[in-house]
Amino acid sequence: MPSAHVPVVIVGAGPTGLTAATLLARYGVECLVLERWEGVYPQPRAVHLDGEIRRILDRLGVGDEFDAISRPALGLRLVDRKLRVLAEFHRNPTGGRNGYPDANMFDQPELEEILRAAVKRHADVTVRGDVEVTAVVPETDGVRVDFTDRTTDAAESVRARYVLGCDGANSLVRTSIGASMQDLNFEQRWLVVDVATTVELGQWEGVHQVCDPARAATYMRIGKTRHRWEFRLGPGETADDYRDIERLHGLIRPWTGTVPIEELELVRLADYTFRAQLADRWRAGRIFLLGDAAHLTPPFIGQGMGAGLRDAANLTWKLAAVLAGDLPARVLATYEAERKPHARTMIRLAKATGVAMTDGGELGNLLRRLITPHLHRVPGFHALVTDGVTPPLRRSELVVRPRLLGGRAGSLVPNAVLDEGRRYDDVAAGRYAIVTTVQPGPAQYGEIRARGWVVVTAGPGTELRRWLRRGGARAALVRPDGTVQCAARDLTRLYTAYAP
Ligand SMILES: O=C(O)/C=C/c1cccc(O)c1
Repeated sequence: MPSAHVPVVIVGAGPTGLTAATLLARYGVECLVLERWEGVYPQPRAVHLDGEIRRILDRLGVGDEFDAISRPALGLRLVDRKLRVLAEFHRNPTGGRNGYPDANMFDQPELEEILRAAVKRHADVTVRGDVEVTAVVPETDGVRVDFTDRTTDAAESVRARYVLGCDGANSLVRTSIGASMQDLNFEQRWLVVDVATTVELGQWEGVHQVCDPARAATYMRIGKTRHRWEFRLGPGETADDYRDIERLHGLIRPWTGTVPIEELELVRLADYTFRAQLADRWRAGRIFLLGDAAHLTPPFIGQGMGAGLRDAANLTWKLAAVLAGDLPARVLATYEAERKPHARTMIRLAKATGVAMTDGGELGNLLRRLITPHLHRVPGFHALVTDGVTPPLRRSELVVRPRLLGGRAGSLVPNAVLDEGRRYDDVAAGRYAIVTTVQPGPAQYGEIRARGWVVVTAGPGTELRRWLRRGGARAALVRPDGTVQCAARDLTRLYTAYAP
């Protein structure tokens, strides 16, 4: 029997796979998502996403639904074992440069329900749960994906032009392309606990990171009645040692204080091994790796899940453009070139935070008291931890940066409020945009429109004009994913820098 054909097969229906499917559908690309489980994975996992990722949720059409289940956080505090503050990094809880709170707390199963409902609204996406992908085989003009229906045991195949491996840390797709994870030397066992209570704990509403080699810990409120704790496990300890609220109570009491134990409900408990890993290659021909299949980030800066959504946002518009014949297939090489260094930087920052929390014994505690108040001076840490901004993407065919001065290329355009009261993302709506302080002439306008691009005028006194000026530019070409492709002193030079 001949197998079915579909432009894109996505293996895995976690947040990364569902994001990729919804974004592709928005570009009119049909796809099939294959997932081992029927429903949402119920264990405690990600709890935070930043303002950049919140913008991606808007593009999926789930921004308002997310706001209804999430809670802005005030920032990140490093505290000592007695919960005395060593350093504090503030986040804008109302609207930063992305137009949304810089730090958003949530419960991952709730977010996944929203993402699943959103993908079902697109006729171009089919999600098949309860199937096991058994092989991903490159062919001359596409890829064959073999899978088994776990209910009937029937073997099936589908042919795709491209395959996205969003199948998590133990990715079969990764193995199929002969890629392997590089270990970035971080491995710790932690207990992860969600507790519900209707009693107000009265804690500072941000992320509390307890820097204590004897018992490093994290606490944060993630919902109206929901709280997350994470504790580093000692040698020989397991999650089972804390399997009920009575056994757990000693660990969480520094935050719950006098709240009676009967008012605390243990919702979920698991032990996880936090790792730092990066796949050595993210692509083989028409097969790509995204999310945990490509990178594992320790959770200490809350950037693990978001990295997968960044992958999906980076790759999908390129794939859609290549499938439509608007861009040459060679631009697909920019996915790994741009995303891999970014993921590596975020993993390093997360590792550094983890090490600051857990290393060095008593001497470490002394150094922490001296050094942590100055952490914001470290490059990279400064941008992320003090401004909630992740690093710009490296140079690629689709990020044209001047060699000496960085300029704006590779960074995300602010989601500024424009003249009409709408924000940048609503106006650009997933298309290329020219952001310019000077109106293009009629001929240029015609050319821009013919390409299907939008013109966003950065008038006097506007946020976008200030942003351009601070980057030494008067015009920028912004990609459909919001990344600046190139910026220049005027529109003509912008066209020269842009090489389609
Ligand atoms: O830096 C932030 O805004 C958030 C950090 C964070 C979030 C969630 C879990 C963590 O361990 C850290």
